[in-house]
Amino acid sequence: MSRRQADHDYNLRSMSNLMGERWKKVNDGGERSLIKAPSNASISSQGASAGASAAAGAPSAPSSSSTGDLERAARKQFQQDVTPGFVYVLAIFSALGGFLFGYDTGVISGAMLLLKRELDLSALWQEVLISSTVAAAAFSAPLGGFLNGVFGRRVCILLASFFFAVGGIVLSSAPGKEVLLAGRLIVGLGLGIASMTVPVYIAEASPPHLRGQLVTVNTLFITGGQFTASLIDGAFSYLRHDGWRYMLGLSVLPAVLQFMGFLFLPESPRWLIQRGLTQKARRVLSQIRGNQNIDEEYDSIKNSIEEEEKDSGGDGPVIWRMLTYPPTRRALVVGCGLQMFQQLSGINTVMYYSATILQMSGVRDDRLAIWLAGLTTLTNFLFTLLGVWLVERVGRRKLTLGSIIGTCLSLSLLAIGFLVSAQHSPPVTYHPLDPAMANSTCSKYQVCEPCMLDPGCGFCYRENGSALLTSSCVPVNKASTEHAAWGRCSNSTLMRDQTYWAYNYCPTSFSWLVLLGLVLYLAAFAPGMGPMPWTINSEIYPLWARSTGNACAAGVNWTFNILVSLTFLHLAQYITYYGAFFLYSTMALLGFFFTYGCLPETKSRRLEEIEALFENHLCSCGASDSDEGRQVEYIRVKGSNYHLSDNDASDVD
Ligand SMILES: O[C@H]1[C@H](O)[C@@H](O)[C@H](O)[C@@H](O)[C@H]1O
Repeated sequence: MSRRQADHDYNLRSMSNLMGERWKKVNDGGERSLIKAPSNASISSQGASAGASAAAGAPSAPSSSSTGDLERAARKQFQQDVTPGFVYVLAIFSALGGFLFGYDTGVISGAMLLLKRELDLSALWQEVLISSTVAAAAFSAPLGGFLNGVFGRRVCILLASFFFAVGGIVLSSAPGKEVLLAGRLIVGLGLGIASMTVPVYIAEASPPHLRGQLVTVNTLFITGGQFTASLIDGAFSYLRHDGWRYMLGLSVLPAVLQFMGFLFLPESPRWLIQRGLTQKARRVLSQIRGNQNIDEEYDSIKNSIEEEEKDSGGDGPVIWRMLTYPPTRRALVVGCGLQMFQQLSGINTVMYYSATILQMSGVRDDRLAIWLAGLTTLTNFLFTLLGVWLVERVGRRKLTLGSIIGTCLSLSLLAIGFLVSAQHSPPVTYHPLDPAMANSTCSKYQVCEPCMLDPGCGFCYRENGSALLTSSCVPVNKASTEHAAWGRCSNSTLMRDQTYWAYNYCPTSFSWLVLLGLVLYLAAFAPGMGPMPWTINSEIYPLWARSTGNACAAGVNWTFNILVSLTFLHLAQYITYYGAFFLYSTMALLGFFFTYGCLPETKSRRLEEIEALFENHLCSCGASDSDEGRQVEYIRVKGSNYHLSDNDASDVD
């Protein structure tokens, strides 16, 4: 396969500026020689040695000690050349889509605390308003694949930011719950499109050595959006009246900023070449590659598109062609599998229910719980930053594997925390008579745990210092889960000092174990399992299948997101909290085996070469990943691609 061949080819065109001489290496079927080259010649080779150069009688090559310096200088020079600031501008404006993803999914939990009081929302309406956005995203992400193919990445990002802005305006001015629902659906449409387009756009515009980092910045923006949302939630929770309008409406600002930016930012050069808009593509490539020669990159994209068209063969819808062509079918399984395991390892139960988990650790004040939930989102954000730093250093595969094993262990710790808490669940000491004489199941519970897990009941208790005095299990108020239906926990004035209503937690002295598990979970998940599924999906499909592949994978992500977050409370009801977290931990373990067997390393490879990694049987990727020990690194030399193999340092001679 010609792309494979290209893996081992390189040229040294502009090394001459650093070496004072132009050298070229020739691979003559195993025998290597180093000869003085005409000024702009470029010939490929697999490696050369100083001995070989001497044997060839070439003018004296730089000594091996200076080789290291040259290599370092060359690397520095290449990276300076290769990274014009424009790529960063482009990545940051695109990643505003990630910010809005995080903000809009995160802000609703705090807004809901105010909304449910002001609009008197039933539990069903609360659930509908929260999940409608994710459901709309699950629908629009696959649709985004089609739109991307037809209209390009830029138009899709413009469309997504338009939806975000309009949705934000509708939400902040909503007169009632029906309009709120419409606003949440509009925002969801933007979310789905942005979540699949932005990583693709950034990946297609980035130089290979920065691609992982720049695409991961998008997830950094997602977690940054979630963190900002928790700060805004905390700040506006003091504004009891209309505070939610500001919370939901503030997203208009980044949306408008992104829209304005993308009026001026260019289309992806790869998409332009695919559509035959070659002159425009050349212009964009020159713009984003700064002072480099773009000829080789342009030719390589063009050739691979032609080759891909031959390879993928056949007509029919792209998804059909992807499924019938083994390398793309395997890539699709890997991409969707990673997104599925990301969600199955429970990130969004932790993100959406962190306030509840914190309440379990003894934080009883709503507002304090909102602020502390900000710590969870901050941890997620900070550790995603670690992922941005690690992705080009350790590679995607190792990062994902390390992260998922940590996720699995910390989920087990969380589960153990819940288990120990459940085993030491405080007893129900007092069984008051229902004033209406209604037959409530709540009165039959003898300890807090099953009472708390029953959605119809809550635990009402008095505390003196850390000692529990009287406690009872009573029905919840149907209109608001914040109070009991009757008795001393039925309204705030009756709840004298030291009397608490625990609807979804039990007082426990083992909360530190849960908190430790929570922090370790985020520290393990955020650098790898959070960003890598998005990053890897943006790189593993050939151009003709890229938008469809990403659309499917993003659709899988949103579908499992809604599945896991909506079922969490029901799951806890049937198999308890610790059962739920043991289940997520088992999912993470399965995810580990899947990743170990099926995910090849894509680090530093050009997008056009990655398809070749999926030519082997599925789930032999790990074993056949020949680059594991070889560490190939691409350095672009004024538009040419140059491989530095760490095991063959003399390549630079
Ligand atoms: O990668 C992101 C990120 O980790 C978020 O924190 C999470 O809420 C999303 O669902 C996930 O897709």
